[in-house]
Order: sequence, then C-alpha cells, then structure tokens
Amino acid sequence: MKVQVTKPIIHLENISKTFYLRKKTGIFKSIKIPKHAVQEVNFDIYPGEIVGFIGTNGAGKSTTIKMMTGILTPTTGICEVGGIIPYESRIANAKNISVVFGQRTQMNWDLTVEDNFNLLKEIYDVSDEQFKRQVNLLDQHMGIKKFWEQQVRSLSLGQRVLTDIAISLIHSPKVIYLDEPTIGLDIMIKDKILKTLKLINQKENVTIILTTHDLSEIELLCERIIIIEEGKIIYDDTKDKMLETFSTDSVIQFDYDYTELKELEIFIKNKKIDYSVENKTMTLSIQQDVQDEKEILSQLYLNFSINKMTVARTSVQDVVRSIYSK
Ligand SMILES: Nc1ncnc2c1ncn2[C@@H]1O[C@H](COP(=O)(O)OP(=O)(O)OP(=O)(O)O)[C@@H](O)[C@H]1O
Repeated sequence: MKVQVTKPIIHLENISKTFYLRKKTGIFKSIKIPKHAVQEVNFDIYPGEIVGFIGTNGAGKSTTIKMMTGILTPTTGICEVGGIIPYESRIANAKNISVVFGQRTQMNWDLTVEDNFNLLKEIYDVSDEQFKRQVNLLDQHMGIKKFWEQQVRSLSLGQRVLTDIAISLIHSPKVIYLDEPTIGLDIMIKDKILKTLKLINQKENVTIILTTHDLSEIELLCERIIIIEEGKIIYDDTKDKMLETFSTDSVIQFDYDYTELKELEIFIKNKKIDYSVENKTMTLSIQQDVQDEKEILSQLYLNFSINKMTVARTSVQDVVRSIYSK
C-alpha cells in the first residue's frame, strides 16, 4: 500500500453479512440457521491500486464483492464506493464500476462486438465523443477492432475475455472487479490479459480488484493482497511486505511414497513445519530462523523414499498457501 493522501475509492467499515438457511425440523417446522459469510470486514482501497482479493472456496470473497457492487445489502456495517452506498444507489454505482467474470460474458452472444459496444454505449449514456475516444484507446491496448464485426459466439475464449474487459471499460469506470478473468486460458493469452490490465491501470488510473484462485496472477499483477478466510480478513498488506516478512523462508518440494505419508506427517508435525500435500507432491515451508533446513533435508533423505526434490526461496504463492493452511 502506498502512503495515501487521497480519499479511498472503496471504504468498508465493519461490514458483515449473515445469510439464514432454513433447516426442516419436522413436517411443518423449520428453524433458521445463520451463516456468517462475512464478519466485520474493514479495508480502504485507494484510486489506482491493484488489489488481489483472495481466499479459499467459501471464504466470503463473492459476498464481499456483491456488497461492493450493490447486489447484496450488508447485515451491518458501512460500504462506500466512490462516495456512493452501492446497495442504496445501484444505478449511480453501476456508472462508477465494472464487473468482469472469466466464466460468463456480459455481451449478447448473437450480436456482433460492434453492436454490443453500441448497446452498452446507450445503457451507460456515453457521449459519441467519449465513445469514439474510448474505443480507439481500447483498440490500441487490446486490438478489439480485429473482431469488431464478428458475432460474440464466434470469438475464441481468449478473444471473448479480452473483448469483455474492453467493453467493461467503455464508460470509463473508476473501479473494475475481475472474477477469475483468465480461467481456462492458455499462458500466452493469459499473459496478454494481465499486461493489458496493468497498462489500463497505469494509463487510466482504474482501480482493479482481482479475485482468483490462480496465485501466479496475483504475483504478476497485484501490489496489495487481501486474504479473507471464514469471512474475516486475515492478511492485508503489500506483496513486497509479504515477501519481506517471509523472506527467510524456503520451500522444499518433493514427491513422496504414499505408504510413508503417515510417518512423514508425524515427522513434519514434530518439527512444527507448515506443509501441504497435493496428489503425490508434498510442499514444506521452512522458517530458516526456527528450523534447520540442512538437518531436515538430511533426515528426509535418510528416513523416507523421496524423489524429485527442489528447494526454492518463498514465492507469494507459497506464502499464501501456508497462510491458507494455518
Ligand atoms: N445466498 C446465500 N445463502 C446462504 N449462504 C450463502 C449464500 N451465499 C453465500 N453463502 C455462503 O457464504 C459463504 C461465503 O460464500 P462466498 O460465495 O462469498 O465465498 P467465495 O469466497 O466467493 O467462494 P468461492 O471461491 O468458492 O467462489 C459460503 O459458506 C457460502 O455457502
């Protein structure tokens, strides 16, 4: 986070959201069970920031974003976006923001890209002059004119996502929320999308809130990372600070023998090492100031059948993974 002198564009103060689920207790009886999806969340986001808003499945990301976009009303707390309370003034808020979902399009499949742009121009009441300027700018950044006359249904997934990002910027929003924008895309187009987002952020000072399970995207794009777990913010600081804090850590990764998993876990837990297991690969996060890396490595080699071992300095992905597993 930069030292900020301007006012935040997004202000969340003690925001909570509780859903009530009905549970049948008899033929005609039911009780309401509360689900505290978001609990007393506080943060300020400043104009031009790129924030990675992450957390495991069901952590409360969508619920928080839905309150910021005005789809949901908080149970308690204050939420302001661009000085507007989103759920009280949804139309005014919509003019300030944009939402892009990697998995679904806001465009009409049967219309051409051009017709979709024209439609949104009318919906957002964009002047002819601003429309022309913005389309030219977006074409410069994203080459959208190449598919201008194509029906949306004929675009490849990558072209469709790029066009969706472009069209979401037609009314020059102050904030753009991106939900898994590069899901299912190959590395080349993913790279292009991330670079484009960075460029748009720099040129237009658009504030970007990125929600994704792909931590490499966060590493590449975001300066600040907010982690939500079980509805509560458990981390909120810059990516650099995150790495600095954990810079003494290293990550040991190896393939293990399934039959030894139990003993391996006992060994790791005794050493108080954070770890995760994915298929046949185990990842250990070593805190160099607490644990003796060399000794751990030699004991692993001596006592277990391990393969393909690598030792690396901690990346944002590893840090986040270890925060999730706590
Ligand atoms: N309308 C609803 N009614 C009841 N419970 C809900 C509702 N919407 C969300 N929840 C619950 O609130 C919690 C947070 O859900 P949310 O969709 O915000 O998580 P998320 O972090 O976006 O997860 P994911 O990464 O899986 O999309 C979950 O336990 C979810 O089941």
